[in-house]
Amino acid sequence: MTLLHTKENGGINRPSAAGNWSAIELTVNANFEDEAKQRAELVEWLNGMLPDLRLPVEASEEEFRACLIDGTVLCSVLDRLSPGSINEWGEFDHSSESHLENVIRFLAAMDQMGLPSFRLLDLQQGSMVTVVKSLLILKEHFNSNPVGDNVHIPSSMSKSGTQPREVSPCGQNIPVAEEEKRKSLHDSKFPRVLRSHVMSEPSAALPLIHHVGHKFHEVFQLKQGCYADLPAAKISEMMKSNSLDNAPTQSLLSVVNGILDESIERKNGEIPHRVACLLRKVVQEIERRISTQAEHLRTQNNLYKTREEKYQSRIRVLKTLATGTSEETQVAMKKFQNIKMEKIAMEEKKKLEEQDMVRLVKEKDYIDLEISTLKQELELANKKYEQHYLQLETQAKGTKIELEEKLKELMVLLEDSRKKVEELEAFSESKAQSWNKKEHSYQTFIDSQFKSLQDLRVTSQSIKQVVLNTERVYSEEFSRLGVKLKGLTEVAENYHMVHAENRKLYNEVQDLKGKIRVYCRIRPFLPGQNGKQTTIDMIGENGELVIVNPLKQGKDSHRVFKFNKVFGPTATQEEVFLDTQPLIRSILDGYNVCIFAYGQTGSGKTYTMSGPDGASKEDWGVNYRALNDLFQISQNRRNSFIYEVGVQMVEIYNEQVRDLLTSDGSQRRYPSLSYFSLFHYRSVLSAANLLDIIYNFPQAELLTLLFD
Ligand SMILES: Nc1ncnc2c1ncn2[C@@H]1O[C@H](COP(=O)(O)OP(=O)(O)OP(=O)(O)O)[C@@H](O)[C@H]1O
Repeated sequence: MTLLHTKENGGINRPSAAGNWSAIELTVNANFEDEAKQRAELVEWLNGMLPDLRLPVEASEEEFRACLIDGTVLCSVLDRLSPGSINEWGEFDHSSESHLENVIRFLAAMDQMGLPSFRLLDLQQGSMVTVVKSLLILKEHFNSNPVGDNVHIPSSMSKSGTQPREVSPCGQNIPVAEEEKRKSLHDSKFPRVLRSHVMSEPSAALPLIHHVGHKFHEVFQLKQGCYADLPAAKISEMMKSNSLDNAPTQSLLSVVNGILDESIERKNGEIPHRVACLLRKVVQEIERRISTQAEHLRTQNNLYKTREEKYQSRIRVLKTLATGTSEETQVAMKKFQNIKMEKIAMEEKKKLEEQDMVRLVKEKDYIDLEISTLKQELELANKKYEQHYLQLETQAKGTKIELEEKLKELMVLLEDSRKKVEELEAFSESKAQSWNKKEHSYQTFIDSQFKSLQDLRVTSQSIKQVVLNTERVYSEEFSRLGVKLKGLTEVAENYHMVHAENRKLYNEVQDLKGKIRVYCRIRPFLPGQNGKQTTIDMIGENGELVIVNPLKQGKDSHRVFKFNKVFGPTATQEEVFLDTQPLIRSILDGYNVCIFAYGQTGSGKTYTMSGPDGASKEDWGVNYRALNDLFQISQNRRNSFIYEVGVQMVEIYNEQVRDLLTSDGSQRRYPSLSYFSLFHYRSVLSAANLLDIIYNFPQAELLTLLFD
């Protein structure tokens, strides 16, 4: 129970083969709950043992591990405590193998002494608690047994060439001659057993020593010759307990020697059965420990072999290197030459770099100058920036205030908007309901429309059939019409031929009527004129006109004139135009026509040719009517002919020809036309004796048509 408790508190993993360590360990656990305190105590002890160590008392776990990991400190301490207990340890080199061997030797020595050790792994990377506890046990062991003779130091395990030492209570080594030691061991077999630590006075640090190992202690306390007198029950109880396992090897050997010496002294050599059993048990325990030791030695041997192989491989490598030295020398010479060349190149490069350096220094000076200038500019800019920054800051504050006010306004607006949104949501909800109703009604409507559409499709099919029939009928009709149109085209062609012939005949009739026609129109009296003083005696049916001259007598009082036709005062504008219309239409057949009125002032020329001012359609004169007639005809014939109509209206007054259609009002003259016109007029006038009429009949006006 006690051991188990110890393990649970981070105790030692390996069961102890010693007889007293577990009790010490419990004491340690009881006295030092804090690991750091335990470590500090241990460091103080180690520093005392090894003054050169100088490990700080507050050393951390890792510092403590680093101090112990090469095994030198451990072996040194144990060697001082128990000189010769470590087998051939030392600081041969700093290889990890050497360090490992030191630690293994230390652990083997601990086993040999029957003290609890630790695992190698604990020291390398595990918890240092186990290591600390093991070392504390070692410390307590030697503190409680200041004389180092309680540990058996086999001669085979002693350091070669080193005298075994005894450890004084104060830890000082006391050299002892080997011979004296051996003698001492031989002379005091039982006394040595009796002087062992378990036989010494129980100390305050070992309160449980009698509790755990009292059975075996009683055996140690036996005087020579008393083994045979041990009661069987006591021996049986002792063998059942673990006190034998915990006893130091030296004590076990002492027991064996005691029993064997007692059997020799008894002369008959007989050993009681119970004592023989005890002897066998003790021997078995010794054998087990020897076997453990042998295992350690095997491990050590393997390490030696590994190291030897490593050295062999290093030797081989060195040999290989030695053979390749000459070749390497040549290569090295070549490399040396190359390096020389490189050195020359480097020197040249260095010169160039120096030149560059000079140039760069100059550039640097220039750049420094520029930098100083830029710094000044930068300072100025900084000042400006600070001013600008202050302005901006002021503006920003103002803007911030404005923004805050706007934010408030926006918050108010947002609130309003929210309300509106809520209202709109309610509105949209109602709208959605109404839309749903409408949708339903529309759906109903669409269904009905769909049915109607289907009916319409049926109707459409029937209509299509009808249309197809109609198309067929129409195509037949069109073919018939085409035949008729062909006939009509032929008729039209015949019509054009007839029409052309008709026109030809018409113009021939006009020719027969005369190319120059002279009409006489007599205007009515104007308001204010005396109608009784007329000079018109008679107007004949065939253009005769008889004029009375009251100033003359007899035959000369009457003169007869002959015209193509004479229009009386009652003749309308239309009647006058109808006589001129056929000639005017000849224009459209390519003939030239000239209409002019001749008469003295106020005789009615303008009235006849144009009509009165603001005339209605009935009062239009010849000009308007002629143009109207021509435009109507050209309109009627627009599909067959395109006419260009030109109009010229001139006035001849005092032998001067004036353009009546000019827009500038200057009444442009035509001097060249004047002569030509006059020529014609004269011939006309001579033919009709118009001059006489003009002078004798101021109210008569002659309308002359020239036709060629
Ligand atoms: N047949 C007619 N019926 C009624 N009034 C007429 C007729 N002929 C002319 N008159 C009237 O006689 C007047 C003179 O006519 P108009 O001005 O046509 O003469 P004119 O020969 O053109 O004169 P002028 O050479 O001076 O221009 C006008 O008031 C006109 O209305």
